Amino acid sequence: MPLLVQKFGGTSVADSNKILAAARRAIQAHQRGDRVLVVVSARGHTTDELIALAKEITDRPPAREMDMLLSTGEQVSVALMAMAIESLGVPAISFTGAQIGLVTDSYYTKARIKNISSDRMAQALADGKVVIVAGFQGVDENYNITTLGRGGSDTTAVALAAVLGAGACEIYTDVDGVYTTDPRIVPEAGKIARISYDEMLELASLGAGVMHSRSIEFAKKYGVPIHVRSSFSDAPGTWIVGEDDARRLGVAVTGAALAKDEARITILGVPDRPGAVHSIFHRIAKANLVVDMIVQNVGTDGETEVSFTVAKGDLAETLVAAEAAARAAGARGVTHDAEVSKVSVIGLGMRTHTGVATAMFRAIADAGINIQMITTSEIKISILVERSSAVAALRAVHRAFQLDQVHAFPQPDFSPERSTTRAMTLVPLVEVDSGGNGGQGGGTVREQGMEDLVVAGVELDETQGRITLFDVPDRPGYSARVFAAIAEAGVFVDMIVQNVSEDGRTNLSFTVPREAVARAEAAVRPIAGGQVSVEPAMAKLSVIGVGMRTHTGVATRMFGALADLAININLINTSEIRVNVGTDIDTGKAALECLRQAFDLKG
Ligand SMILES: Nc1ncnc2c1ncn2[C@@H]1O[C@H](COP(=O)(O)OP(=O)(O)O)[C@@H](O)[C@H]1O
Ligand SMILES: N[C@@H](CC(=O)OP(=O)(O)O)C(=O)O
Repeated sequence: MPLLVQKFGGTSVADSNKILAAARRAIQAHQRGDRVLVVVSARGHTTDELIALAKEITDRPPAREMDMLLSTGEQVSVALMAMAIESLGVPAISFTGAQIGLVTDSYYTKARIKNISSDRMAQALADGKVVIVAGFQGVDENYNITTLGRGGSDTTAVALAAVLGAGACEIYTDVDGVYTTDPRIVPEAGKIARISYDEMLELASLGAGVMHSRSIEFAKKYGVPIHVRSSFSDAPGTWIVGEDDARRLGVAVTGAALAKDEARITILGVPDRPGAVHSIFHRIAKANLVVDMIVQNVGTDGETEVSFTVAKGDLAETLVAAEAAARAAGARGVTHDAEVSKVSVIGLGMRTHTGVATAMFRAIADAGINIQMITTSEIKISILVERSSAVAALRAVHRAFQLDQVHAFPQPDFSPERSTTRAMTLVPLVEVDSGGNGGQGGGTVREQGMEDLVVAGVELDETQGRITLFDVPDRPGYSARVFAAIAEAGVFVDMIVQNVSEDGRTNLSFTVPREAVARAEAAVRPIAGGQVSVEPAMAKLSVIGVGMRTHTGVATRMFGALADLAININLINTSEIRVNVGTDIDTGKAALECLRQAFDLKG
């Protein structure tokens, strides 16, 4: 009998009528012949209210007690949902995270799932019951209650779908799918019919609150098709699936996102030598802070600058770690800006389309907005702007890529039965104890930790060269002009790195195919006011996988391995699915080998 997982978010269980409506949906699926497992979040704004309550008592509630408190929100919902389903004549049973053996590590308020025992759920499903599980919560090995971080019920739902081998995981929410950007901010946003895991991973981590990014990591690892849809209508929603199922020809940009509450930290005057960057991020990672948008540009006079962003709420804690790290690394100092936002565009089509950067920078320039920092990866471009211009920047970009016209590119409906979406082959598929219960999928997942980092590979690219424009003016429109000139010369740009400016001037680096370096140089010379440096060949090393950003240690491990070999890093950019660095061309092969070892990959 097929198994369906349905997750109802806080907005979908806010009051008793909504709970009854959600119950009817579960019953419908049950009556169609599916085994049904429902995951629910706390009602409405309960989690926010519980946080406020704790803050009334103390400014610094102990994290363990915070999780004890927050988990109650979901416990209320599961009980009410079970009552609702029973009242409509269908047997149902509710479980807390502890009761289904959802075991996590002990990082309160941001715990990661280690394993889940499916016996009890499988038995209840086999008995014909609708099973209701509290999202967002688990227990550590000592039975302390933990929570998975805000929005974590999505992760519970997809993890359960993976463990139990569900055909799909439905996420019911207050929008009828994933939109080209947050429809609350840009009402003309359009609904996307299908989106790939990687695109959704980037969108979610870049600010699209509709899905918890860790849930997409799970879905990608285990090949779980996700259907995001409305609790209040039967309209088909958005399928989040593997690349082959999602691909749309002719479209470069799939969506745009805004992360409004960001803070930027810059470490000034970092000695431009092997190991310096590593020592900085090592300290920050030890504090378990999630660092985003790391940008390091080519150094001058033996010094370089490294900038990164963190969630604004983490600024104070990160500054403490960053200042200690800067002192230890012999850097000149630390600056920060708490009033910045990140605007990003994402799309698989960027791998093959030129001119996306140009169009984005042009749109921002035309809106009269200055770009403070730039970082790119294969399928995304992110820029940092001042917070007061952020919404205008997002709208400008959304318009520039005609994302409001998404309905003009219809995609056929998706059916999980015909899907080519599969688990990543490197992930041992969920191993189940044979001593279970008659092939109902019982047993215990025997992986190290279901949410452990997955590094799919390391890559060396020796086909590119690098151009750096030094001392460029930090004003609206400059980068648009540079990349327009390069696009006109027909050159495909890969990495773009622009760090935050000191004294109104900054450096802008980018990489292009080796054979196009001379053409690109000729194109930008007339625009560059200051010095232009050209590296005709460079090595680009990438660590690729799932969970690159949420696992704080990846970049650190990469930088550390290179530092051990005394390989200097010239350029850095990061994304949710990869960390890229540029090094001198003659170090490429040794660097590749040492990264393979550092990440336990075979050659
Ligand atoms: N790209 C996007 N597409 C759809 N919704 C988005 C997007 N980006 C942000 N959102 C926001 O996410 C909200 C749904 O997430 P959330 O409030 O966490 O719901 P739930 O309580 O169901 O988990 C939507 O109301 C929408 O405003
Ligand atoms: N209740 C938790 C977990 C969650 O996922 O909620 P929602 O599904 O409403 O985003 C939170 O508010 O963070």
